[in-house]
Amino acid sequence: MPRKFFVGGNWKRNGTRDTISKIVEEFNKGPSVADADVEVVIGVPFVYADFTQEKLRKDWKLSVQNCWIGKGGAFTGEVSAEMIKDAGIPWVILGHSERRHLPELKESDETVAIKVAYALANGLKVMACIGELLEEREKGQTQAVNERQLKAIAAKLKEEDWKNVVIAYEPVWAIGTGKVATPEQAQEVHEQVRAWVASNVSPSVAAEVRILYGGSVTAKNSVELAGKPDVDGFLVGGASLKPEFLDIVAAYK
Ligand SMILES: O=C(COP(=O)(O)O)NO
Repeated sequence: MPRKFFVGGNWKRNGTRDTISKIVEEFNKGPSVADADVEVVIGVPFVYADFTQEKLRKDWKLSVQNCWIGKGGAFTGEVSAEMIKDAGIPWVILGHSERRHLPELKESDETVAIKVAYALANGLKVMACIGELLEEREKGQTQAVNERQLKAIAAKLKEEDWKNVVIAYEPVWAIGTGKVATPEQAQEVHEQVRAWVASNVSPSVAAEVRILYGGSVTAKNSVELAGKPDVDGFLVGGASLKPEFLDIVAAYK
């Protein structure tokens, strides 16, 4: 069965009530995706989740960009998966490279894996991010890094969990740099990721799991990327805050 195209937006630490109102007004003008072969999910900052959810078109879904581990309790400032679920937000982005590599955050493979399992166990769907640093690519370690990150996640999941997981391959060297991976580079890695899932999870999960590309995706480069057989969509940063995001949503056509 063909995989439904998936376009995620990651607003990161951006937006104000005013700018969100304006961009959501633009997004709401786009064609309906209710009966289309594409799924659209917007990752927003926690503090603007309700605000955005109230205004955003109902055929697009909402995500947050992190969750903490463990139910409730004395974790000042943290947000649990139960709270996210209770707030009616179906998705969460986990393992983003900015949370793995920023010195203030430094989330380990194990922490990311625990969060993914915990979010799924609490009824959330997960965009699980993987991806290599430039120096890792230059040393020919891309596949090893991605498989190491995937292995940590897979070790905590049951096969049926994967129906609620989307894998986002985001080469760190392409994030926010304008240096988008070529369609061939993206296809090569996506093929490796799908092959790893087939061998280490199951062939059926490998056939069904969406593998997104993220890293300087724009309306201009999205169509050729979308044309690659193992590119099932995108996780878009900067361009998800602009009207051109509507063109990226349509790139699968
Ligand atoms: O981090 C990204 C990609 O960001 P850009 O599209 O701005 O490169 N997605 O999660």
